[in-house]
Amino acid sequence: MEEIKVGLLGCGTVGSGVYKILQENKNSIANKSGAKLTVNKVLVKDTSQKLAVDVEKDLLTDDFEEIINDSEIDIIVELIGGVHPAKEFVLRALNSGRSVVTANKELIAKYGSEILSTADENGVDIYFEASVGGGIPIISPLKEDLAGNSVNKIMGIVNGTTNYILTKMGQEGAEFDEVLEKAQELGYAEADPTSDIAGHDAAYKLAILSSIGFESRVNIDEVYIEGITEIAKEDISYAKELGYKIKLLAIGKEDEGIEVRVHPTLIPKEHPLASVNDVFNAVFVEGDAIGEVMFYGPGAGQMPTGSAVVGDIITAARNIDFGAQGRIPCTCFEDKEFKPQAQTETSFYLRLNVCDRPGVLGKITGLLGEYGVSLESVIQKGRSANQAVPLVLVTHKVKEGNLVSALDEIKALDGVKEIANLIRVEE
Ligand SMILES: NC(=O)C1=CN([C@@H]2O[C@H](COP(=O)(O)OP(=O)(O)OC[C@H]3O[C@@H](n4cnc5c(N)ncnc54)[C@H](OP(=O)(O)O)[C@@H]3O)[C@@H](O)[C@H]2O)C=CC1
Ligand SMILES: N[C@@H](CC=O)C(=O)O
Ligand code: NA
Repeated sequence: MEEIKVGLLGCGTVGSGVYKILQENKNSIANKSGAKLTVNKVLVKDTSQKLAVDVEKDLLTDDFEEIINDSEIDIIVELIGGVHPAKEFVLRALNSGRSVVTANKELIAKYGSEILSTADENGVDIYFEASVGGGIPIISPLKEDLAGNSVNKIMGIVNGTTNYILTKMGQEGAEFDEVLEKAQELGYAEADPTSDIAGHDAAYKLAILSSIGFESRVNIDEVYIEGITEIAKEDISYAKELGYKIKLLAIGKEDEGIEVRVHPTLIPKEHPLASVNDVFNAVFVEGDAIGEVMFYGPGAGQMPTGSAVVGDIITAARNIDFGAQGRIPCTCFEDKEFKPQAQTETSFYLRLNVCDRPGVLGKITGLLGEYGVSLESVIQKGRSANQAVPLVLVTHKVKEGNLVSALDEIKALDGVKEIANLIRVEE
C-alpha cells in the first residue's frame, strides 16, 4: 500500500487530537484513504515542551523549513491558529505543491480568496471543514451536497465557548468568568478567548459559510458583530420569564442584499436552536430546492475537531492517490450588495432603568409609536419612589434604524435613567 506523509503544524488541542486519531484509527483510515497515512514531522514552538499526546521525539521540530523542505511530505496540516505565520506557512505549502488542511477560521475568513486561488493555481487542495462548527460536517455539505440549491438563509450557533457560557449561566446561574475559565480548560476557547466572547470567532465562521452559500465574497468587515459580554444574569432571567432563551446567533440572509450579523439573540424556548446547549453547535441552511436542513453536533474540542481535520486529510490523500484535484473551487462567482444594518428588521428586547413615576411609561411608548415601533410585551418590576426600577419591553418587528432613532430620544427623557440592554429577537 502507498504511503502518504503528513506534516503537522501545531500540536495543541486540535493538533494532538489529529495525531491521536491518525494513530488510533490507522488501519481503518488506511483502508478508506487507499494509502497508509503517516505523520512525518510535527512543528512545535519548543521541542522540549510537554504535549497532550505522545509524539515520537524525532518527529518534533521547531523549524518550519524542515517541514517545507521534507520532500516526502505530501499534505501539510495547519493547526497553529491566527494569521501570522499561519498564512505564510499555508501559502508556501500550496506553492510548493502540497495540499493543505486547516482549522483556521480567521485565516480563511480574512484570506480565503487568496488561499483558494493559490491552491487552484498550483493544482492542489485546500480543505477547511474544521474551521466552522468543529466536528460538524458543514463546509463540505454546503459546498457539495447542497450545490444544486440557491441558498437564501444560514442561521445558527457557531461558537462552542459562548454557547457553553450562556448555557451554564442560564441553567446554573454560573458566573461568566468562571465558566469561561472552564471552557478554556476544556480546550473550547481560542488562544485569546476575546475572539470567542466578543463574537469575532462566530463572525469569521459566518463570513465563510455566507461566502459559500450566497456565492459572493463576504469579507469580515461586512459582518455586524456583537459579543456576549454585555449579557447580564437579569437579561437571561427576564428572557426566561418572557418564554425565550438567549443564544449567540450568526445570521446570514439574502433578500434585497446580503445581511450578515452576529449578536446575542432571544429565541422562543420552543425553537430548535433553544435546546442546543453546552459546546454543541447547530446551523440551519435554507435552500430553494431542499427547503430547510439543520446540521448539529459538537462545535469545538480536541477529538470532534480532530475528526473534521482527519476527514479532510483522508479526502486530500484520496485525491493524491487518484492524481486528481478535489472539490468545487472557490464559489464566489458574484459580487453582491450588502444590506446596511439600519435597514435590517427584527423585534427587540429592551431593558431600561426608569423612575417609577406616573407618565414615564406613557412617554416611552409614545416615542416608540412615533417611530412605528409597537410593543408585544411589557414587564415592570418593583416599586420605589426614589430609585430607578427595571422596565423590560419586547417590540414587534421594526427597522433597526427606526428603533435606534427612537432610543436616542428616549435616552434623553426625564425619568429614564439608562437603557441597560438592547437584544434582538428572532422568531
Ligand atoms: N480548539 C477547538 O475546539 C477548535 C479550534 N479550531 C482552530 O484550530 C486551530 C488550533 O486551535 P487549538 O488547537 O485550539 O489551539 P492551541 O493553542 O491549543 O494549539 C496551537 C498550538 O500551536 C502552537 N504554535 C503557535 N504558533 C506556532 C508556531 N509559529 N510554530 C509552532 N507552533 C506554534 C501553540 O504553541 P503555544 O501554545 O506555545 O503558543 C499551540 O501548541 C485554530 O485555528 C483554532 O481556531 C477550530 C475548531 C475548533
Ligand atoms: N473557539 C471556538 C473553537 C471552535 O471553532 C469555539 O468555541 O467554537
Ligand atoms: Na465542521
